[in-house]
Amino acid sequence: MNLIEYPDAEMMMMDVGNTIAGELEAHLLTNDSVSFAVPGGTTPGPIFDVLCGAKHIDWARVHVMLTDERWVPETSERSNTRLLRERLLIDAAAAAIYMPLYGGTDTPEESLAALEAGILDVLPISVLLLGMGTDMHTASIFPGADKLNEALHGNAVLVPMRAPGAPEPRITLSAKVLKAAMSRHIVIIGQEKREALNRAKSLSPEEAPIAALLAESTVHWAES
Ligand SMILES: O=C1O[C@H](COP(=O)(O)O)[C@@H](O)[C@H](O)[C@H]1O
Repeated sequence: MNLIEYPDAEMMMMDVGNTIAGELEAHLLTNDSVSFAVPGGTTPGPIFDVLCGAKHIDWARVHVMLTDERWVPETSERSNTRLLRERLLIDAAAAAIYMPLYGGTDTPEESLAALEAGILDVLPISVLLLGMGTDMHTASIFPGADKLNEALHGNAVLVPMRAPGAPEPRITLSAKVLKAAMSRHIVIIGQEKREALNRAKSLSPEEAPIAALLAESTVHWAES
């Protein structure tokens, strides 16, 4: 794991946004299209603000997907898709091809096959951005989740997930798909998450799912 510490979050978001923009451009030089997977939650918005205006990226050749989705409609404040539509898929990045992780059915299981079929075509992920919760979950791979073993060790692309720490059902890319990404960034803010990251290094992925993704990742951290 490569850890980069920043003087403040604003500088970090700018730097991570520019680094990812450079990586997407580099992949586009040698590939017809690339895939870019991003987290939802409270952290990545400012990175999306940097990226969405990057006019030098040929967004029409970029497949954008979430690392995980909360099973709620886009009208919900908790929808990760909503965050993406408001902060990333606008301006120059409006031309990107969006690969949804929400199917509008009552349960994620009912939409699983259709969502998986869409995503399979654009794997492996070219550039992956991950977040992390203070409970050391990443994407929607939570400690104590009902399908934790399948998400960490199985061959599935997508796993429906229910967990004590998650107020609604989820759908998540599996650890296998996340680990296969060609480049991987983890972005975290604050002392509490920094301490969680340090704890995760000596825990199993079952106890701290982020531990499964630390090797070969660049972790970006700012205190505030
Ligand atoms: O629920 C989620 O949580 C994690 C971390 O979110 P944050 O608000 O603490 O940044 C996020 O990475 C994931 O995509 C999201 O669904």
